[in-house]
Amino acid sequence: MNTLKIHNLKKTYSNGVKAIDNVSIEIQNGMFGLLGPNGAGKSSLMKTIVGLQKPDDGSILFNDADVIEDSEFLKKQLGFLPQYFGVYPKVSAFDLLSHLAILKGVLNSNERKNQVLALLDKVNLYEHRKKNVHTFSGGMRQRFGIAQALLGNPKIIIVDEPTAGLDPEERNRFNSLLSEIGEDIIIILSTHLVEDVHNLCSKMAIINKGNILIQGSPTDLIKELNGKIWKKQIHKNELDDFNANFNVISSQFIAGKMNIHILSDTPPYDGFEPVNTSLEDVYFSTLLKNE
Ligand SMILES: Nc1ncnc2c1ncn2[C@@H]1O[C@H](COP(=O)(O)OP(=O)(O)OP(=O)(O)O)[C@@H](O)[C@H]1O
Repeated sequence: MNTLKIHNLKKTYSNGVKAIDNVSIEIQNGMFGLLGPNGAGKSSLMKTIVGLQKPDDGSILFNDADVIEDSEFLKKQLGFLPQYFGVYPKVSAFDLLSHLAILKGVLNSNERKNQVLALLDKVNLYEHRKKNVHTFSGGMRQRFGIAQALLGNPKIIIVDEPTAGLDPEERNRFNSLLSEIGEDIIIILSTHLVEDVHNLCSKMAIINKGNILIQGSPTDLIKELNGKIWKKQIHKNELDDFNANFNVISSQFIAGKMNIHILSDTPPYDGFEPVNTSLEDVYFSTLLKNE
């Protein structure tokens, strides 16, 4: 079992933004979703874990080794798919992956070739192995990104907003690839897509303004909120009134009608119906409670 323990982690940028504000989480094998809106601090946390930037305070232990002191230790066991993978050079998928494999320490040429071909096959790019990566579609690039993150058999993989910009089919393909990678390593998925966390992750945390607001299994977090979410169809002109009188956690147009969800421990008056709580309700009510 691999364990990543983050304790009282803090990072303030030189412009005064507290991007990580006393974060503590413990993550074990399986897929962990780090969910938060834009600017919540997800990338800052990911970059700090992978050693691209130093925190101001706090500790990060991977399998009990201090990775802030010894960032090389984690790098050998870690695969990272950043939000922006950077420039895609005019070289073939096979050549680029082989080059990255050398950087990752896969020095034996036979072993490297076998690993590179197996990974290209795993991410469904084998038939495109001779094509230049700069000609790849967004989905193919992300799958190539996963292949490079898997080089050297890492024990922990971090993927930062991996499905941003992918169409639904490519997103599904990418997500099923992630879920196939297996339960015997840690995969941290940083995203603002509640649905991806719901479909893929056994554990999760919600982050905003650099703080972890809630953590647990999606099923448990949904259970805790059962019986507290209510829905009503309203006219769009009534939204301000409802916002003033209720804890409206979300409002959405469905077939031309405005549907609102509110948070209330007791049944509200005025024609509200109980809702089967979803992870989206957990997400929005957590953000609202911590505004
Ligand atoms: N290098 C930096 N210097 C100064 N401020 C930064 C820097 N990087 C991020 N920030 C700020 O820190 C906060 C957290 O940003 P971060 O990119 O970690 O959030 P995020 O949750 O990954 O957001 P997104 O989903 O938009 O990428 C934001 O207010 C952002 O503007």
